Amino acid sequence: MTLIVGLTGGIASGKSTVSAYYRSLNIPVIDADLEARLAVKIGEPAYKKIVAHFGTGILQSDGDINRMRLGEIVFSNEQERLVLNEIVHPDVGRRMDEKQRLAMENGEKVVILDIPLLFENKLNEKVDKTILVYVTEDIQRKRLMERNQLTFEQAIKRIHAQMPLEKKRILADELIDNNGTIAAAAMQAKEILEKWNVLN
Ligand SMILES: CC(C)(COP(=O)(O)OP(=O)(O)OC[C@H]1O[C@@H](n2cnc3c(N)ncnc32)[C@H](O)[C@@H]1O)[C@@H](O)C(=O)NCCC(=O)NCCS
Ligand SMILES: Nc1ncnc2c1ncn2[C@@H]1O[C@H](COP(=O)(O)OP(=O)(O)OP(=O)(O)O)[C@@H](O)[C@H]1O
Repeated sequence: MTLIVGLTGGIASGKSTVSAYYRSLNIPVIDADLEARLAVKIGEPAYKKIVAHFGTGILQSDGDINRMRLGEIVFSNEQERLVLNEIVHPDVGRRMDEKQRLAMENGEKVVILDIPLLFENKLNEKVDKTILVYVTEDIQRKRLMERNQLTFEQAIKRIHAQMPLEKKRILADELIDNNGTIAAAAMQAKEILEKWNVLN
């Protein structure tokens, strides 16, 4: 039996940081953001649909999608975000299901699915357990502004394009407080898997 764990949080709350720690323990992690990037590469079905809807103005000179420009559109306009989600999410789901299937076939004790929109898209119903990485909105905004070189307003728009972390906290099985150091978050991440008895 493989325990399927959904790891989520708000934008820039620290999911990738916790995922990197799990990977360092040789635990398989399937990353929805990475699969979403692969699904929109030149020539992929979702790429064509995105260009057909959003126009060639969202492309770089090399033909790749200009993610900053597409982000500006979809994080300022919910309708456009929903269109993008409808184009990309089914392909991301198929890619992740396939990787999960392989991990289960491999007899892994646990697989971590790193999915930012786990609760928004009701994917919590498809996993055995959920972990939420949370931070205060102040820290979240500061880390996001710094990492993505965003203004205060741009960061707020991205944060508010997701279900509030306070609401996600109620839904999650386990919480990782990432307001402190990365080492403190890693310690909590380890304790959760120990509690579920899936660490080697
Ligand atoms: C809008 C895009 C082009 C911006 O790209 P960018 O490189 O700036 O950001 P990146 O993909 O690394 O995402 C960063 C974070 O933004 C948040 N985010 C991304 N897409 C969405 C969305 N549709 N709704 C809410 N939050 C989102 C997530 O927390 C994610 O971890 C890109 O995020 C995208 O194509 N999004 C649609 C696909 C999607 O929903 N991905 C999320 C996981 S399936
Ligand atoms: N405990 C911490 N202390 C200081 N900086 C941190 C901590 N945890 C994460 N960070 C930094 O905050 C930023 C956001 O973290 P990370 O990329 O892990 O978030 P995420 O939830 O995966 O984001 P996204 O939803 O955008 O994919 C990164 O620049 C990361 O290095």
